[in-house]
Amino acid sequence: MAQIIDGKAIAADIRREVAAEVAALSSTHNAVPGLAVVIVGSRKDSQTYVNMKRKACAEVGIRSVDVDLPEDISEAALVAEVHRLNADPAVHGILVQLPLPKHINEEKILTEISIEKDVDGFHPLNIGKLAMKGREPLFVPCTPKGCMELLSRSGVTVKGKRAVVVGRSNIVGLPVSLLLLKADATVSIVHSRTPDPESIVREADIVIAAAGQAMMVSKGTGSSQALRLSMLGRTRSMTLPGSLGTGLLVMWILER
Ligand SMILES: Nc1nc2c(c(=O)[nH]1)N[C@@H](CN(C=O)c1ccc(C(=O)N[C@@H](CCC(=O)O)C(=O)O)cc1)CN2
Repeated sequence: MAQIIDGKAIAADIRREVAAEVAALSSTHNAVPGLAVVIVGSRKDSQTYVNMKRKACAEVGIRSVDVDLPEDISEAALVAEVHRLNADPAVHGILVQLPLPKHINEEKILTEISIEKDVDGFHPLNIGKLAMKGREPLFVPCTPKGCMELLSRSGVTVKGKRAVVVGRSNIVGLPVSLLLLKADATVSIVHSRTPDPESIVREADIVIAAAGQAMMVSKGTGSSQALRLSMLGRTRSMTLPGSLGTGLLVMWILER
């Protein structure tokens, strides 16, 4: 039977480590890290994620700077807000929750965030450095980074493995592929235009499914597919999504 990676336990360990770092910063430098979490509009899912981020800040001692903006804010006013946060010395990181309303150019906003405060790692310079050999971004997108932490803290060696990523989004699929490549995996990306994705997934040692769309590989995706592989005796370990998300971000490591 497959071993389920206990993501909640690993997250609790990481939060304890971050809390200790924050406490050390505060006692040695009398400095409290500040994170601005910006939300535009009132999408229910975005509000849930933003609330989780703000709560997580409070739990580890990071000062959360809450910026809630109306759905009809103009692009120019949002840029001005980002510039204000860039200039605020008490704000060390800025997260602008995505997606933004349709009338706002997401690329423009992400480019305006100072790269030193771009904790999401979505600024084109940070993503560009992530893609380049011998360069390191200042920050890496958090869900891909989380996948890599789950692998390393579960004792999985990535070097030399065949990794298949299902999905090519800017937020998860693309950056996790780049991180796996940097960690010396041989990486394939399966997406909506890939013919016969199942044959590619079959060859994998590590599969990260982040497609945002069901039935992409074969009947059933995400957790149901992981469970099927587990029953076939090929899954060594896997993560299963919790109750909050779409159930489409799943990772599994296969037996050869
Ligand atoms: N500024 C940002 N905006 C958005 C990001 C982001 O990283 N930065 N990512 C998503 C929304 N999001 C966090 O904000 C997010 C959504 C879903 C998940 C995820 O892992 N979901 C799992 C279930 C996890 C669980 O319920 O425990 C799943 O769907 O299977 C992570 C992050 C868009 N906007």
